Amino acid sequence: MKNDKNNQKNQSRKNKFQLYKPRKKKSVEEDAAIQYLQAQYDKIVPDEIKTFKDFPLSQKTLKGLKENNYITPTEIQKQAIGYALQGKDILGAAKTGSGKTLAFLIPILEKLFCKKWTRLDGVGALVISPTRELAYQIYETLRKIGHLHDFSAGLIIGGQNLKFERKRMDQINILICTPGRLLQHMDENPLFSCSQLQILVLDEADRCLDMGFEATMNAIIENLPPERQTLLFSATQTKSVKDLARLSLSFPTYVAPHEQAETVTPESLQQSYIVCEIDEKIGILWSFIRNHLKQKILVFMATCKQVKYIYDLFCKLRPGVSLLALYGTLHQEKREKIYNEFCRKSNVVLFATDLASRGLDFPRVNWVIQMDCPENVETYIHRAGRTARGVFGKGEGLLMLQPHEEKLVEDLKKSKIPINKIAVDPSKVIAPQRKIEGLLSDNTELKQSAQRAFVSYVKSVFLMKNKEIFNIQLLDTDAYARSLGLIVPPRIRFLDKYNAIARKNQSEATVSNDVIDKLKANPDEETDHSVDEEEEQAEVKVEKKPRQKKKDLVTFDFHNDADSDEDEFLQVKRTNIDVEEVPVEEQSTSKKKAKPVTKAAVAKKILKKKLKVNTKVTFTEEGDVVADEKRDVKSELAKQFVNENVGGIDIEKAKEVLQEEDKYDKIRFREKVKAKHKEQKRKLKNKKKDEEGEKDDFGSQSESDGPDLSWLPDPDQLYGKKDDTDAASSDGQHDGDSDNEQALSESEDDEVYHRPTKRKLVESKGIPQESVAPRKLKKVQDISASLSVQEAEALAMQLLRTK
Ligand SMILES: Nc1ncnc2c1ncn2[C@@H]1O[C@H](COP(=O)(O)OP(=O)(O)OP(=O)(O)O)[C@@H](O)[C@H]1O
Repeated sequence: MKNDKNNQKNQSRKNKFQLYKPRKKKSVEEDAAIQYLQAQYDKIVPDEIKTFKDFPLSQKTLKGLKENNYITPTEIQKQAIGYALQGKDILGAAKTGSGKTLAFLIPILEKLFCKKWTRLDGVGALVISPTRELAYQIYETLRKIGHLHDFSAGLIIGGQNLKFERKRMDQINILICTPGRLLQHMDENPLFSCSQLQILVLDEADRCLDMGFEATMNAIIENLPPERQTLLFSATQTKSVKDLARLSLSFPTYVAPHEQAETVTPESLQQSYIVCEIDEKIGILWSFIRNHLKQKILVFMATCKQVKYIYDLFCKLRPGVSLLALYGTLHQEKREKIYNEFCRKSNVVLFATDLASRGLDFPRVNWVIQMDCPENVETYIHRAGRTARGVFGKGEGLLMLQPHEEKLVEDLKKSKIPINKIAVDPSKVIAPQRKIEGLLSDNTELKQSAQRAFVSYVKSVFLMKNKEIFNIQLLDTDAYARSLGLIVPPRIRFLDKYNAIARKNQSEATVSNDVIDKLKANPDEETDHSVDEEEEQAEVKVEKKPRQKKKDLVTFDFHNDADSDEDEFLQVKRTNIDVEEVPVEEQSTSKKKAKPVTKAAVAKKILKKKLKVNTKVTFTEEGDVVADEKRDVKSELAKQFVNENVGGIDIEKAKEVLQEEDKYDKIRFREKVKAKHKEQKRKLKNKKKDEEGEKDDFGSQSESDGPDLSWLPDPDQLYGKKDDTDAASSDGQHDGDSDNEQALSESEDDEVYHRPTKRKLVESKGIPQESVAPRKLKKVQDISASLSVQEAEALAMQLLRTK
């Protein structure tokens, strides 16, 4: 035994030693590898890179890439990875779908690997994305290529469990996040610190740095150490010196492999546009979907409410293909589900807001349709770039423009976007207008949704900066409402107010631009195409500039529109827009100065009339007043109480009066029940008499008396004799025997209600022939014998119906 123990001890020592020794060896090997790799960084020549192996990358990264079939780097990867490994700040710009994600994920992995980063070192890399879906996608790519490394990665986005995230924040090495949620953790979570940060990445950098995120991003940057590497990537890159200065980038390396290319969009993307009236759009979209049932289509619209309505409407119209809708006001879980579903399916249509326009890598999208005009060229590029992605991707884009929006095409062409005008064959357009109107007339919810969609679209047009293209005066709102199925166009209150002010100032355009400028300049009131930042801005307490005094402002009370609830997307909920105040007197122009009607004045007026309020008088057809027993008071005490009429309520007295009145109520109720009973008895007696007189006449009964069941067998013979309780609970069609009557009268007095019990058939599946009264059978036979075939048939039908 002792020997055994010694052996075990030795073995365990040996094991420990063996475990420890290779580790040391491994560590030494790793150091050597790191040194070797780092020495190669300066020797990287992008043009000589053919495969990822040509980069000085760690084995773990190379293996991760190979496992996912990433063999040959794309242009942006060839150029950006080298500079990033050298530790330079980068401004990366490349076409949509050209592989920018790997261009920053590979340097992140390598940098932390070379620094021998461990869990205990905290956050080493931060990737900020403007939307949750994009953050999730980046996180998934990181997991795929980086799973052989020992770093921990975390996805921190709004709509998730904050507590759960909070506990784990201090252990995360690579953090993928949206700006709002990140700032929330920075502000509220003492465990979270970015003081060790090595590398900061902004994906869709121009979006992250634009006005929508300005305050949040500034606050985040303040919390980051200045001595870090910063990488900015986008298909439409910012070169604004102001933006770069905010990020403390002084001399970043600009990497733009496609700058000299003939087009800014992928070559394999075929782009066309059509010009149509606003009320033709739904019909064209519907017909397009019906003609492309075997394709994967992504449809962009301007607002969440439009997406929601068109989705609900098309679902009801059943186009014959799966439909999905993705927009910011959806619950996070649902958003994830829809995102994954659209990735997975191949014959499907997704209606989306610009939430889905940037960065999302949906596989094999055949068509991108821009149903509403994009805000600018950049938005067009990102939307269209959801198709024709990756090395072999192909796809088509279709833009729908109204005649006055066609000016955008000039801008697109100037920006090197090859787009051709095509015409729609009117014979192929089937607008389901009648069906839509029918659906809306039946479904109030859908109608309200249509109204909301209408108002939200008009608002979005109103808030667009480029007034040459987005001119609210050129928008045929009535036609648009009709196309949505709304016979009566909803009222657009904010527009009425705006028009009133514009008319007053007689310089509509100036006011319009002024209003919009101020809306956009205010971080709270930006109009944007992704809801994520809005939700997150709301979650985060960002210090804001003091607002202008309320006195100086005219309110555009968008959110109080009766026909629209808040439009998250547009962020026009806030009411104070800096517009010159219009004096109240001026607004009420020619109207006579009316005395204000106060509530007190109305009350006085009523009192003067000495109306007896809360009284109900019923009249007969002849115009005589019908006495209302229930309302007329009976007791002396109550009469006295009513006559006193002292004003105010004496609760104690009222209680006494009620108790007194209650006695009369009970008497009245008893009388009523008795009367009802008398009536029932009378009916039963009449019925009995009728039966005796007209026993053989099958069709002679009035409907109110119920069917004649006298020819049926005697239930007592058939089921055996019932006990008293059964008799008491049998229904009124049973012969009015005394037991029954007695039971009924008992129930009246006790005010107990009995429910008739169901009879069971005593082991019988049908009515035995012999139990049918022979006299009745004979009668039936006699009658049928004397009838013709048709008459017999009619009689049989009548019998069945009565039965
Ligand atoms: N080296 C590569 N080899 C093969 N496929 C690649 C390579 N790099 C990236 N891809 C694939 O190309 C597609 C587009 O990549 P990614 O999403 O990174 O593009 P992007 O440039 O970020 O696009 P966007 O500007 O729209 O955000 C992805 O499906 C990705 O897997």
